[in-house]
Amino acid sequence: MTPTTMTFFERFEADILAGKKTITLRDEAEKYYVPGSVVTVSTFEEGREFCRLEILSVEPILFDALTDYHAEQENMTLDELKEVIQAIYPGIQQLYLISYQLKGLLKVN
Ligand SMILES: CC(=O)Nc1ccn([C@@H]2O[C@H](CO)[C@@H](O)[C@H]2O)c(=O)n1
Repeated sequence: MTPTTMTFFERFEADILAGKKTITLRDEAEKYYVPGSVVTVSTFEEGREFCRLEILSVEPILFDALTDYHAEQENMTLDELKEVIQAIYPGIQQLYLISYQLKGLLKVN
């Protein structure tokens, strides 16, 4: 089944909403997103919904193959990006690059 939700750490919310972070790198548990589908996005910490994203592509990529170009799309330096990934997924090699575009904001209460 096509996943319809995605979570992000809330420290990335502002960059996503500003269009400064246009990809995410996930492990194999999240490789099932489908290009063209729209997912509801919430914070990992509190489950607060903050936007919808259209999935544009999902591609396997190795940790060692990450470049400045990927980091730029995360609004980070490559060193920062690698540190973040190692903190979330210690020792990981196989990642999945998910690119997305903002579909619109959800109403707040
Ligand atoms: C909350 C949750 O379930 N998982 C993740 C996993 C990753 N990420 C971000 O994706 C990029 C590359 O990994 C970096 O910007 C990460 O911080 C995230 O926000 N949330």
